[in-house]
Amino acid sequence: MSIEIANVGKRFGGFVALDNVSVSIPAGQLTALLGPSGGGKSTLLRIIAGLERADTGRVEIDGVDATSLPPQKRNVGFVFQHYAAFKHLSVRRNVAFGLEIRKRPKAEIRTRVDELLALVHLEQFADRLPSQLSGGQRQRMALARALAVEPTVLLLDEPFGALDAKVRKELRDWLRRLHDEVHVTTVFVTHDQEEALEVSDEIVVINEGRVEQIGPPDELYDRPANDFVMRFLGPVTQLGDHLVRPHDLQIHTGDGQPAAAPGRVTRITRVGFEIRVEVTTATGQVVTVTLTRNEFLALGLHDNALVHLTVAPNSPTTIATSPDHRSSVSPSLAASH
Ligand SMILES: Nc1ncnc2c1ncn2[C@@H]1O[C@H](COP(=O)(O)OP(=O)(O)OP(=O)(O)O)[C@@H](O)[C@H]1O
Repeated sequence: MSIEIANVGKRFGGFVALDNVSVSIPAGQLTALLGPSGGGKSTLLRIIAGLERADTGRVEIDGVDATSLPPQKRNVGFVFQHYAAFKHLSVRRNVAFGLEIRKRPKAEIRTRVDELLALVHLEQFADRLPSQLSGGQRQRMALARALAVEPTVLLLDEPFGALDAKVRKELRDWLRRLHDEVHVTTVFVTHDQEEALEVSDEIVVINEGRVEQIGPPDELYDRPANDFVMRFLGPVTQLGDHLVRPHDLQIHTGDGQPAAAPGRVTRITRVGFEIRVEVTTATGQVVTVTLTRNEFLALGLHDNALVHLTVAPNSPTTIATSPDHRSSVSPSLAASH
């Protein structure tokens, strides 16, 4: 079921949390709301869920104006970061809960819950209590519970946020596979650009209450609309007045590079599988280039070597406006917190 968000605005006192936001979410897709903390992602998700009312604008779910509908009339399922399970009920009963309060026949409930437990790979844990599950298993139970009532829309607010990196990664692969099987229109909030790039069909980048760009992961990565998106989706360095990704820079050791920027190698650092080379250009700019180990060895680089830098053909670049305080923390660092 598609979701249309048109010109939605939301204030908390004098603070503008959402500023005239419009987004079309096509049916059956997995869409990420991505952006830094405090940008308005959760507020937008809560407005879609009906847990928060927009001050202005309109929300349509499956062509129906849902702007003033209460959450229970929207047929949405949601899962939050710290999922509250019924502690005294078994996994099976937790998943069955929504069906039981809808007074569905017992046999139907049993079949449906069995299907769902199989879908989230929790069959063997059906009779355990939530406290006897791992964090990742609990989140899968939460997803099964949200899916039980066959929502037309599934909303996930940092569903894997509280889990460790390895489990997060497993769950995000699993969410992608689950979505490919079930095809329910899904919107999930994340501040982790890798999670968004890896899992989603489409990404909505939200910052300071505004949409910066909407598009499939490749498009955002290869054609960032602006500085902010460029910085937020991956590491960047500046050469002249352009922002560019450190792995899209080429280092030349010979002469005869007319369009290249000359400089000297001022630092070489090995970081796992890549080599980070810092080049200080003739204008005093410090530029970071990342190379694979083989590229590095082929160039025979050493401290103080005279080199020239070029941007690899067809690489995304944006014009750097003033240094961006909003994204001064590298997203990969921010994401690991
Ligand atoms: N009920 C509220 N009352 C006052 N301010 C609020 C309320 N809910 C959210 N805000 C503010 O609105 C802004 C957007 O919050 P929101 O939770 O949507 O951001 P977010 O992008 O989801 O961030 P995070 O990733 O940290 O959850 C924040 O500055 C937040 O403090």
